[in-house]
Amino acid sequence: MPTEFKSKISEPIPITLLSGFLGSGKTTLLEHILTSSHGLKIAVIINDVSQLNIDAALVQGHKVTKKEEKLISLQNGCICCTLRGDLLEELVNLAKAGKFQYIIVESTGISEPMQVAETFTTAFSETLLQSQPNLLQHEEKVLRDIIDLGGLNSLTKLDTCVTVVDAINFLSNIETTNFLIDRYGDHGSGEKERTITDLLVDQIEFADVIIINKISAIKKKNQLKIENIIRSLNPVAKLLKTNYSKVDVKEVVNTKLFDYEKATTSAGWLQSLNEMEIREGFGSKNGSSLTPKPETEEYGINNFIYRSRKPFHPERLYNMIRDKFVVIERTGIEEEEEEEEEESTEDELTESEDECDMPELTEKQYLSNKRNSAFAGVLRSKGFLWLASRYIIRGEWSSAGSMLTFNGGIPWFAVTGVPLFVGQAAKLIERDMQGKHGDRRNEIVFIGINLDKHALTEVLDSCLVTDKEFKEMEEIIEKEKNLLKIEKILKNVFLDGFETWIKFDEEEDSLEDTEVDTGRVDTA
Ligand SMILES: Nc1nc2c(ncn2[C@@H]2O[C@H](COP(=O)(O)OP(=O)(O)OP(=O)(O)O)[C@@H](O)[C@H]2O)c(=O)[nH]1
Repeated sequence: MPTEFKSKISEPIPITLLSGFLGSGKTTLLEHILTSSHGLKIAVIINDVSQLNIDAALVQGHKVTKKEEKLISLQNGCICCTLRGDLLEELVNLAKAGKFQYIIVESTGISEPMQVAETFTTAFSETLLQSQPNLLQHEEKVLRDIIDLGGLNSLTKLDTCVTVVDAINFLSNIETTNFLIDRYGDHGSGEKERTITDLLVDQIEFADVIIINKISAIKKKNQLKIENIIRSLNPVAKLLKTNYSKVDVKEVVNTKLFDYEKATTSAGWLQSLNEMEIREGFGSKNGSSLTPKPETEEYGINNFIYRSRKPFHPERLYNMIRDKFVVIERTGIEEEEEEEEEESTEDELTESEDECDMPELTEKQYLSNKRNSAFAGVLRSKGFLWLASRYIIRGEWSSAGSMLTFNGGIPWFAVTGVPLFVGQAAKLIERDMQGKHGDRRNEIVFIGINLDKHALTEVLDSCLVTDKEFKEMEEIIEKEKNLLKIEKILKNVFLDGFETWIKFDEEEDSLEDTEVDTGRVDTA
């Protein structure tokens, strides 16, 4: 055993692997686990499919990271293919550090849990080592050490594989083809293109615990249908039903449910090692490397980041999205809980809080409008947005299928300054700071199939403020130095039907002399 590891490692560190399709509720579950009293020193690895580390930023923003926790972000790829080696390296580093009792890995919504699990085998390290011409010295050393130890399994071990299922979008995603026949039927047609259905099925089949999330947003009849499909695919996994991924943490952490022996006898185990091809990945600092076919190619999924340094006009933005998505606005925890208790009985998706005069649409109409718009093919989108009427708090945009959630997040860093707790991330925040409006910007990643980037850019650009409006806005900002005053004036200038994100002080007059002081701003 390499002496470097010997002294530090007694027991392998258990790991919970969070999987589940795009937007199903993995980050919500992670936040729930981290904010529950678990009594463990947890390290978290968050994997985002795009260049933007939205999930890591959300976890960091929503929850004050405690000192004993560590958050590692792996971006722009997937830990089951292109970032497999990077995951392995991070896990070895965490084991070597000897500071953590538990690790939670949140994979991307398009990752295949079986391929992540294969990273723990000696065969995987051997394959990387043998077939990798461009490894750096430290990468090679890591792999040799792991092989000597008998695989990553002796440093860290999978404890629980959790798959989160999005109850709202599951049926439409899984029934895009007659999946059971397609998958198990005898067509004799040989190799088939893998579909989203295949991916969902893989995620369900490989799970020890399956969480059917967003349960109160669907009808009882559909709940039963989803349960039956899941049961037929994986009769042994523990099945839980939740809203906002609220589970008893004991159900997903330290359960010891993952059965390594069983996994190694599953159909397809280690198959990906034989299908590896030269691509960019671990060891790619000097060129290309060996990885299995990424889902982006396998399922035709691509992503695109919309960016702008001009704010959205709130009314224009709302009018554009309102007939394509069921818009949910989350403004506070009390409201969220009330929402959860309400059970859906209507034909419409019931979580819409659209209180405008426009008639509510049926789910079919929303889907059809979305399909016939620039948003066709968008499976998931998430990011930050800047509304012209709001200068203090950043908006969070998050869509999964037909649902689009909007809420106020933390204040822009231009307001608070770069906080100390973000450590290395401070550099990234500094990079986002530009010109007089600092980090205020729109930055939304769209993930989907055959996305029309030009159409999306065009439609989103058309919702931005015009040059004239932007000038007017900047004049207000320059004239009024007080942030709260600026916010109030902007709210009157730009018609804004979104929920309030800031509770202003009752005594409005007292604002007159207030210096910029974010301590007086309560986010709703
Ligand atoms: N209506 C409703 N929305 C939910 C529920 N749980 C999560 N959401 C919302 O669904 C969206 C996606 O949730 P996330 O936790 O970010 O999903 P994810 O699986 O981490 O997403 P990716 O990492 O992009 O795959 C967010 O807008 C959540 O607020 C729920 O129970 N009901």
